[in-house]
Amino acid sequence: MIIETDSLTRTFVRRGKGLRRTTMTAVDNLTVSVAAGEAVGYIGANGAGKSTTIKMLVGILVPTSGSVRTCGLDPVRRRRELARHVGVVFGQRSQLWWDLPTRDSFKILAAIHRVDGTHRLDELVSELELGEFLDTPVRQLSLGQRMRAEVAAALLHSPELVILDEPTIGLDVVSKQRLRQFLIAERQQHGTTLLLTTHDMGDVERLCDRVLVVDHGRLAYDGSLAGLAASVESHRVLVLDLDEAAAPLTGIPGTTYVGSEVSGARQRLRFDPGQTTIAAVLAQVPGLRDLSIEEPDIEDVVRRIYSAQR
Ligand SMILES: Nc1ncnc2c1ncn2[C@@H]1O[C@H](COP(=O)(O)OP(=O)(O)OP(=O)(O)O)[C@@H](O)[C@H]1O
Repeated sequence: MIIETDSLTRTFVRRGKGLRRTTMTAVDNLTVSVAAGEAVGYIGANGAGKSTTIKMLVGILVPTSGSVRTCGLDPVRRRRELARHVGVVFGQRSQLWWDLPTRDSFKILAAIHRVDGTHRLDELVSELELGEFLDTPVRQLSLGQRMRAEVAAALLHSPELVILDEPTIGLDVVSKQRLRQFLIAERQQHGTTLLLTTHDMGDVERLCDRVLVVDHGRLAYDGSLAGLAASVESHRVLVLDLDEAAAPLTGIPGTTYVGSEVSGARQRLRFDPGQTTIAAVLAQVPGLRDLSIEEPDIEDVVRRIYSAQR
């Protein structure tokens, strides 16, 4: 196993007013295994515990209880050794030297990892199309260019596990696609294990064959994306635009009234495809002008999955 945790738990003590302290559990009894070569999406709402988990996986944070092994090593005790097996990309933070030409950061990182990165760097430069800005200082790169450089920096030492925290955040569609294509190819060619956190369902769809959902530090879902998608699909929301304002459309079988805007001229109904069909719902809606289907966002999905399990 590349990642193996058993009842992994991390709490933080927060100081309130005066001497009052509260303990909050950021990661709560997480037991999970990831095998070599898997690509796993680790998703959850803001504050669900994703970063805390990652920090424990790489040895930056010490667990409060439970155990964790990454690439067969205890991450806290063997952090340096582990760094040779793991590459980490934090979308929001850089591991590159801001004022140096991009090329120099790669040289420094190759020296730190004690690898002769020349051949690998050539490969990464070509696959990630870094050639045109290798001599540009990092601070002058566009976000998309910088992210590609970050990924190259994390992969320079050919790690067996790559952890990416929000790798596509803020990227335009084309940059996102490029990065995803690169990661897919990297995994195919080298059998690299991927663990990524993201708020972008597209990342999970394209890159991952397994999804872990965390909510309030607890594992709420572990399974295929198809399973996750099925639970999303059962909770679609119909947005109905009516010719004129109308009373709330409550009581249509198989639907739940969610809310309305424009004095009732636009209404939202959650509908369960297992219980009814769109046609049957629409037959009961007078004066329909337009219709769209809203897919719930990932945080919504996470919340639902979690509440369904309790
Ligand atoms: N050093 C810390 N001290 C106190 N509380 C912390 C600390 N680090 C994280 N937390 C708390 O632990 C919880 C989990 O945070 P974490 O950063 O792991 O969430 P996350 O899922 O990565 O969120 P996001 O998607 O916003 O990055 C949050 O409530 C956060 O406020």
